[in-house]
Order: sequence, then structure tokens, then C-alpha cells
Amino acid sequence: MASEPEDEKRWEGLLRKMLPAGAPLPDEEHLDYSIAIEYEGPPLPYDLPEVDPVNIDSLNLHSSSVAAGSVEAPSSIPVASPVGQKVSRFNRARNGGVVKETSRTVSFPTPRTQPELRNSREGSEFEGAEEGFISELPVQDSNLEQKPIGGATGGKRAAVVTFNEPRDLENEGDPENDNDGGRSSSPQSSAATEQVGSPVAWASSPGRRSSKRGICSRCGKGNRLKEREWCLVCDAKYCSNCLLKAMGSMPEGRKCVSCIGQPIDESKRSSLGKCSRILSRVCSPLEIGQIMRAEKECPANQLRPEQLVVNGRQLREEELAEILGCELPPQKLKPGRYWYDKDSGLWGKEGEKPGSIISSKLNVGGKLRSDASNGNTKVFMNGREITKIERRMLKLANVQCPPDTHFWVYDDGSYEEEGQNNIKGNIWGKASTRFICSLFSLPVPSGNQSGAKEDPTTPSSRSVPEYLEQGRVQKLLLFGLEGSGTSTIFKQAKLLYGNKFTSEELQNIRLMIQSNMYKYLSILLEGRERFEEEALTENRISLSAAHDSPSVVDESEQCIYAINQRFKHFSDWLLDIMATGDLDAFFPAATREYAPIVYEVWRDPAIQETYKRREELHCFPEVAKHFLDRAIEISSNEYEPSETDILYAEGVTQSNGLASMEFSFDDRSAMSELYNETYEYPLALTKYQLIRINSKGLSEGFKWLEMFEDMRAVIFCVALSDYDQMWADGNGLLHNKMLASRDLFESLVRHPCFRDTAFVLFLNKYDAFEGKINQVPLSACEWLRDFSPVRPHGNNQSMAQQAYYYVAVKFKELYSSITGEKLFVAQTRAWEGASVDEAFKYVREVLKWDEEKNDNFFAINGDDSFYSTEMSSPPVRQE
Ligand SMILES: Nc1nc2c(ncn2[C@@H]2O[C@H](COP(=O)(O)OP(=O)(O)OP(=O)(O)O)[C@@H](O)[C@H]2O)c(=O)[nH]1
Ligand SMILES: [Mg+2]
Repeated sequence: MASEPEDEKRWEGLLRKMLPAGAPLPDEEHLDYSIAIEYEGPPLPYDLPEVDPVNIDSLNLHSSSVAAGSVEAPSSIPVASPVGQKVSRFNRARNGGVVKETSRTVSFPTPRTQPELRNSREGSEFEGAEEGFISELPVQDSNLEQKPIGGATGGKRAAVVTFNEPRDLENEGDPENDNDGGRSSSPQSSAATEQVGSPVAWASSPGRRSSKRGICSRCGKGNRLKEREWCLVCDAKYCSNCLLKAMGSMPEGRKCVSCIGQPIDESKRSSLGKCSRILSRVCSPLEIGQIMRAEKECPANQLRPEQLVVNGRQLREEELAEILGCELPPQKLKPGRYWYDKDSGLWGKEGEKPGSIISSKLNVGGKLRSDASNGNTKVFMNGREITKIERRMLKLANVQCPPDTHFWVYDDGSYEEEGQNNIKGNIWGKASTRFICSLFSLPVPSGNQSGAKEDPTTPSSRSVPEYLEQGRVQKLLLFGLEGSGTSTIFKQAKLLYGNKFTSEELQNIRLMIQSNMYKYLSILLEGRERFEEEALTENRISLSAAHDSPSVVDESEQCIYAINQRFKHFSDWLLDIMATGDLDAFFPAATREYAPIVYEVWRDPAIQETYKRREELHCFPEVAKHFLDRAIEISSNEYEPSETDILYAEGVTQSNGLASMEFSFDDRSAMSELYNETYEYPLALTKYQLIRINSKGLSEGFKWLEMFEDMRAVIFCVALSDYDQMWADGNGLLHNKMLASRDLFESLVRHPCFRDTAFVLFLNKYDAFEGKINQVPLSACEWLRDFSPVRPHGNNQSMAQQAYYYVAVKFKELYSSITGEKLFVAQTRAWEGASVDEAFKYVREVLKWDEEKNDNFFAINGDDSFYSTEMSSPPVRQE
């Protein structure tokens, strides 16, 4: 850890660099807070106001009007200064386009000057130097940032989750106000409210971080892309150069020297003890270890009992100690109002479904109330009326729960009806129930607590404990119209990110492959019948035209689509089975028995002729050949699907199409790679849970979607090559498949569950699209009929690219017309691992940017026309 003398040395060195050679070092008291500005821009169409060198406040400065290309004379220059500070240099050069701060000498920021400093940051935030870089990353809507955070404009969620009333409503909605808004919601004011003893006062306030962006509170230098370290108490933040000077030896973790001893800003509690990248650059791992420990353990940063209300009663000192000291305490406890069921150990935020299961039998807070979680199901668990989602989970777990049922649930999950003294079972006993709980963010007891034996081969039981730590897993819902490629993408992600297929899953996939083989063959046989009939009819017509009499030739002999009697019997048998939907009844027994004939039929010239016309066959997938060529091998008992087979097998699971996996990847973003940031200190990896649902499962009016309300993002998958395909809806009506995809997408975007959820569009099957676009015009889909490609060299690639962008833009326009937000688009070829990997990394970037947008850390000011910018910028990902 840097000692104080070392700090001093560093500081001295800094000052010496700033001062003219040989100048004496001023003592701290006499340091000026001075600003030097250089304007490097083209001649301005107005004159910069004369500056009173003594009092920069005479300028009445605002931001935003001076930027490259701005022609409107601003009433002011984008610089404001601390009240009453001297200007040492104010330099106006006129040969560039931006106002740029060149140097500052600063004194220690005192608590009084920090909020004032924030004003001065506004000016230099649009430096514009990184435009090229920005275009490589998901660019945010420039209009977005002007929206009030969480305002009524349909804006997305603020990144900081609150479950109490915000402290300062006035400032919260208005980022502009936030120049001093930080002050009104500053720790000082929270400390004052705290005296009143209301935990509400400690709620996180989404507005508080608003407009501070990337300007260092100490040196005033700004760069919207560089990271800053925030003080845990106040709104000040520091660049890597100023961090150590401003925060000293950090005896209570990351706090300005002047904030030491003060309670932390509760919205930052979740970052306690988590090292940031910037800190890992300026301190050694040993120092970081000490700082992080101090941050987590020092008394000033601890929760206080009065900040927690449990079952309607504020906690006492010893109760807080009991909760924090128990075997299974609530994770990431924040100030607020909670309910606690001491019999089952269920714990949740007041008015909400249970969030976790903690140790039972703790004597804390008041008595559990029936309306604790605001349920309205008339089903009661230990006296609490449960929520709808809990009731659904119980139903799926086969627990009978008609209205007016009163359960008694114990901490091991066993339950009985009240007054019956007869244990009926264990709610969380089955792996499937725990799986459902994990999908719907309902807690399950941890392994040793539930006593339930976990089957280590099921994905659910392996991953469930991870979900207990709420907030660590980002849920991604993967969805799309039938055949769009969601299961291929899911499996690809599973292979990519180290999730092994369990033996049960492999067995499922094997059966799927074997049964699909018969499906493919039946499509061919049906097509063959049709082609044969057509050929014969044509033949008859031409013969009768030629001879003016009915033909006497044996027609079937001549037709290329004719098959022999044995195959004909087999064909009739198979098509009958397929028609009755009874295929599964024959498996797996029939698999081996019929394998030789399947292979023979497939090799038959009539079937090969039919295969040549596969484009005319409804729902005949490209992968069919891959499997039919190996019919005998696939049908054998020893067959184990290879990775390619797994990918090509259509589907993930045989049953309901619901599949889930957890993964994480290196958290370094493209940004950090570009900045050559090194990770000397291990950073926590973000975990993702990818949930894939089958669109067929949604036939009941999207009822299921309600279960997925807490998704971090929806990944909507569209097969690009579907633009000329037809698709039959539930009523058998045929629609263009791209249109059907669009409509499905629209219903999802409009669905209330996803109002605050980011969307990423995967435009899949680019390979098939590339192959098709020159044969079939994009206008085969009426929605895309306005596509008018430029044909510079008539080359396929550029045509496919143009068409791809066009489709992307159509979806983006649709999305933005509904939400006012930007849709992010990635191109995928699900069969290629690298392509899927890139797409998921893109999702990771989008989520980071989405978070930052909500935090309003970075203000991105960009031109946002769909055609000019988007065609070259990554909201549509380029390959
Ligand atoms: N050419 C090509 N085919 C693909 C691609 N992605 C998936 N497919 C194939 O398209 C077909 C449908 O893909 P699936 O992953 O099963 O699609 P899905 O969304 O799961 O569809 P359902 O299972 O019907 O709900 C399969 O035969 C895949 O092998 C791709 O990028 N290019
Ligand atoms: Mg599938």
C-alpha cells in the first residue's frame, strides 16, 4: 500500500511537471484551482467572450453548444468553473474544432468544491477524438441520453435497482439538474435523513450518477471512454492519475480523504470489495487485497440495524448481528424492507416474491404478515399469501394448491396442509422443480439444507446454487420462429463455453436424430409421390396431344420418380405412420430393424431425383443428407453423436423445447483490449444463463412469457434465408416466414414483460442467405420489396451484405418505432462456432453499454441516421 510519504512524493512529482522549471512548489493552501483551455478549431462564427481573468464565474457558462461544426453562437463557452477561482490561462486558438482542456493545476478537492467541480466537467466531454473507435462499438441513440432517466418516455430501466422510494425525486428525473443534484442527494443529506431512522432514506437513487460522466473530479480532465474510480460516499470520481492523491491510503476503501468516516452511498454497496480495473492498475495486488478487505470490513461501511425493516419492524442491533452471523445470511443485503418466513427460511423484499432462502428460525423483525409478498392467489404458505409465480411453480411441481389452501412448509422443503400432520412431499425434491425455480428466479434451498439428493448429471442441479446469489447471473432469453436456428445457437454456445452435454442429453439427441431421419425420408417419399404424379400427368397430356388418343404405354416404367414395389410398401407404411403422428411409438425398436431399407430407399435413383428438387419440399432441412447418408451407422446401438451431429440434430430437447445453460466468458471487453488494459487483479466473471424456448410452446397467447420477466436481454433469432419461405400458423394458414418472424418479434417487443429488456437481433443463416439472394430476389417478401441494391461489380458478396443491412434496418426501424430505442443486430451462421462466439461477445458488449447508458456515464453524441451511420457501424454487426 502506498504510504503517505510516497503519496506526497508522487504528488510533488506531478506538480513539478505542471509548473515551469525551477518554480518553487506552492504550499497546499495557496494552490490555485486554475483552468487552462485551448480552443483548437476552425474559425468560430462568433467571438469568444472576453474573460474576466479574475472571476471566471462572470462567464455564466454552459456546456454543449461549442462542438465541432456547431454554427449557432452559444451564449457561453462549454466550461464552467468552481465559484470564485482564478483563471491562470485562457487560451483561444482557432484552428481546430473542439474545445479542449490542456492543463489544470488543482488543489485538494474539498467536500464543498466537489459539486462545483462537476459543472466544470461539462465543457470538455465531447472531445470527439475517439469517433473512429466509437463507431466500432454499439452506439447509443443520441436522443436517448436526453431522456429523463426512468422518465415517462418509455425509457428503459435505470441501472440502479431501487425497491424503496427514491430519495430525491426532483433531481432524479432530470439529468440536467444533476449538476448539483448530486449534492442534494449527497451522503451528507442521507446522513441527515438517516437520523430519522427511515430505511427508505437509504434507497439507491438512480439519478445520482447521472451527468458526471467521464470527468475527473480532481484534475478535471475528461474522456468519456476512460474509466474513473468513484468515491463510495460522494459523487466525486477520479482518473488513474489522481486516484491515489484523492483517496490516500484508503483505510476504509475507496473514499475521498475528506469522506473517510462517513457512511457509504447505499447505491454503491454492491461494489464494496470488488476491485475495479482502474484500481488494479494503480495498486499492487497486495495493496488491493488490503483495500478491499478494509472496504468490506471497516465499521463505517457496515449496514446499521435501523436501515433494515423485517416483517414491518425495524431491526435491533442484536437482530442484525443474528442475520449477518447465521449460516446462510441474505446475500448482498441492502437497506430496505423485507419479509422473512422463519419456518421455511424464505426471504424476500416487501411486496415481492421470495428472493432467497436463508437460515430458518432466526428471531428477527416482526411477525410474518399474510400480505408480505403482496400475493393474491388465496394460497397461503406459513401464513403468507403466495404470489402467482410461486403458485405456478407449485403446480408444475405437482403440488395441489386450489384456492384457500394453507400450507405449512419447513426449512427442508417438506410440506403439509395446515392442521393435517401429514407430510405430503418435498417441494424442491425434484430436479425438474429446481430447474423451473431457476428459470423463474425463485429460490431453492442450497444442497445441504434441502436434504434433497442432487442428480449431478442434470444441468439444473449443477447450476442451481449459482442462482442463489441474485444478480450475479444475467439471463438471456433466446427465441425465434420455428426453424430460425435457436436450438443450433444454443447447442453451439454449449459447445463453445464448456458446458458438457450430459449422457441424458446425448441420449435425447441420439433419439432425435434417429427419429428425424425417418421424418426426412418421409418428406422425400411424399415429394416423390407428388413429382411422380405430376410427371405422369404431364406425360399423359403430351402423349394425348401427340397421338390424339389415350396412352397405352406403361407409364410407371418410364418415370424417373418411380420406385419398386418393396419400397412402395415401405413408403406407404411410413407415410401412414407419419400421418397418424405415431412415429415415436416405433422407436427405438424400429430404428435398427429398418435402417437397411432406409439407406436403400435413400440411395434409390427416384429419391435422389426427388432430392434434387428439395427446394420444392416443405420443411426439408439441409442437414437431412448429413444423416441419411449415414443411416446405418446412426441406427446402430453404438452410435454416439459427434459434435457436428449434435449441432445438426434439429432441437435441443425432445419435449417442450425449454432448455437452459449457464456460461461465462472472459469479461474483458473490446474496449479494454483496445486500451491494452491488463488485469493484475482477478475480476469476477459475469455469468450468463441462456434460456431457449421453442416458439411452439408459446401458442397459448404468450402466457409463458410472463415467467421470463426478469430477463436481462432477449436474443431474437431470425433466419435470413426465410424471406421466400412459407410457414403455417396454428390454424394451418400459410404466411411468408420472414413476415411471421417480424410479427413474432413485434409481439415480443410489445410484451409488457420485456418493456425494460434489451433486445439483440441475431440474423442467422447468413450462409444460406448468401447462396440464395442472387437466385430469389429479396422482394419475394412483401415487407422487403423496396430493397434496391446498388450493383457496383455485380458481385454476390456485396449483394448479400446489402440485403442483410436492409433487413437489419427494417427490424431496427420497427423496433425504434415501438420503443424509441436502438436495436442491436448481429449476423450469425449458427453452424460456425466462431460466428456464434462473436455474436455472444457482441451481446456482452451491448449489455455493458446498456448498463453504462443507464448509468449515464458516457455521453455519446452521434449522428444517427439509419442509412449513413448504421450501414457502417456495429449496431448492425459486420462480418
Ligand atoms: N444453413 C444454415 N442452416 C442453419 C443455420 N442455423 C441453423 N440451421 C439449420 O436450420 C434448421 C433449424 O434450426 P434449429 O436450430 O433447429 O431451429 P429452431 O429455432 O430450434 O427451430 P425449432 O426447433 O423448429 O423451434 C436446422 O436444420 C439447422 O441445422 C445456419 O446458420 N445456416
Ligand atoms: Mg430446432
